Amino acid sequence: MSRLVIVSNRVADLEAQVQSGGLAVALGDALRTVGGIWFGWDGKLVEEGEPAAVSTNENGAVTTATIPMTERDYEEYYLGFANKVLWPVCHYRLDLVQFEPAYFEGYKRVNRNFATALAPLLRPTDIVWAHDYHLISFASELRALGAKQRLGFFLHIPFPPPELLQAIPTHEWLVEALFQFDVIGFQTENDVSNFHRFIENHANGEILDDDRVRAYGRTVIARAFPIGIDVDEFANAAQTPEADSQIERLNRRTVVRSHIIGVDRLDYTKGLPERFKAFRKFLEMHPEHWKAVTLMQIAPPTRIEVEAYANIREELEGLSGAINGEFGDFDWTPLRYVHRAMPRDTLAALFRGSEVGLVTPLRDGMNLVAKEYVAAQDEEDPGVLVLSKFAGAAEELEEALIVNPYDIDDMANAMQTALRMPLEERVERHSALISRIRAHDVAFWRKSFLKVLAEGAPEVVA
Ligand SMILES: O=P(O)(O)OC[C@H]1O[C@H](O[C@H]2O[C@H](CO)[C@@H](O)[C@H](O)[C@H]2O)[C@H](O)[C@@H](O)[C@@H]1O
Ligand SMILES: O=c1ccn([C@@H]2O[C@H](COP(=O)(O)OP(=O)(O)O)[C@@H](O)[C@H]2O)c(=O)[nH]1
Repeated sequence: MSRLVIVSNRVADLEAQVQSGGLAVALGDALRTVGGIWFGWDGKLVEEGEPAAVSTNENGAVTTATIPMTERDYEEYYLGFANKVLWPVCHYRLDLVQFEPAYFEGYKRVNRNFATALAPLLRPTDIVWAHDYHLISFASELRALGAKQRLGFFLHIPFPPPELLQAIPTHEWLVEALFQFDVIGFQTENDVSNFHRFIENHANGEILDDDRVRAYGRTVIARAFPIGIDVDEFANAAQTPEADSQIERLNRRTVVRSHIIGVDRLDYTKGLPERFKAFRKFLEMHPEHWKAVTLMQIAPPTRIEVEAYANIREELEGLSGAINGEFGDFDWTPLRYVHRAMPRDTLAALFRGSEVGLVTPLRDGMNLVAKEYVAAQDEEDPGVLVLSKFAGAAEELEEALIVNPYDIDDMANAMQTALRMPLEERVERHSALISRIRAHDVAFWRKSFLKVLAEGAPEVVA
């Protein structure tokens, strides 16, 4: 029987309640079910020259195998190439790219270190599934060490249009390296189409039938596998006695009747300043909601060493202060802004207690919060999801109120429409959304990907 080996930059603490990244949440949910190895960075930094020994830890059916990285690796590979080059380019923000040749060298080095550390742990029948933009060249490094296993890759963030990808000086090398995987998964059809355009127009490649793509002397499978959530786990977390008491606390000692909620890492891709401006516009347009509506924004810190992230924090704090100063009163804080991570069961309760969920990124691979908000609702009296057309989730969740996050008036109007939506329409939209989220949950995602990856391997894992 093939064993599943997952590789990602970050390996989640499987026991922790607080996870503020969709990749860790989804892989935790996926692996707990089938078991296997989860290999990656342990989150620690060591001195240059110290041996990077692999530490293992058993957690039920999952063995985590982790290595540290050096300060230099962290600077060049993680903060540098991954988060100052690939992340902004893939999220259509060429204005924020800071390319340095050393970043690229660091990226190649860490991918090689990961492959070198993992190779001795691999069995010939293993199926290896690498995740996200940190590990584009991982398969080519593993192949260079002689690996013959089936190797899969899933990109959690958008694949940009070729016109943007070409801004990375080493983009050709990266795409060629990607072809050392056997299966390449994307979140949406839009990502697949961007990838196809690059292959046809810039890599001299061919798009074949059955999701196959040929370039650089290899034929690989490339298709969309939209990621999902563990619906029951999240829905149940929203209905415990603890959740009820949290919802009661949310409503206690306040004149507020309706809650709007947003939950996002404090990332410039999440469209938070635009969201705050839209809330201000909504208050200006609808004085009848003063003292009756609150926006709660939970925005845990992320990648704080990167300048663009420090700037966005400053901008948001200025905006939330200005909105509360202008509209707030001794008995009403219109905008509650929390700059730290919350446990997922608290989020589930807050989602259930909020009439509107705002998910309005300027660009996002998928956005699991959108699916979690829907899963947490009371199906007999559900809240309304306001969703950006630029979140990957919008390809599936078309019954949400779809907005353009660059259009402040459009978002302000959607807040009003959501708060005024009759029960019948809310139930209708929610029921369509929850059936789709249920059908395409995290288990479906894992099984569909592994089924394709395992073709040709000894036995299917999923
Ligand atoms: O590891 P960090 O640098 O702290 O960042 C957290 C994670 O952010 C990104 O998440 C993405 O994956 C989600 C699940 O597929 C998806 O819904 C979301 O749209 C993506 O942005 C990143 O891709 C992960 O690698 C990071 O661990
Ligand atoms: O304070 C927080 C904020 C977020 N999350 C979780 O982190 C994930 C965020 O994933 P998403 O795909 O929405 O965005 P990403 O952060 O991966 O870009 C979701 O499962 C959230 O429930 C959390 O546990 N606590």
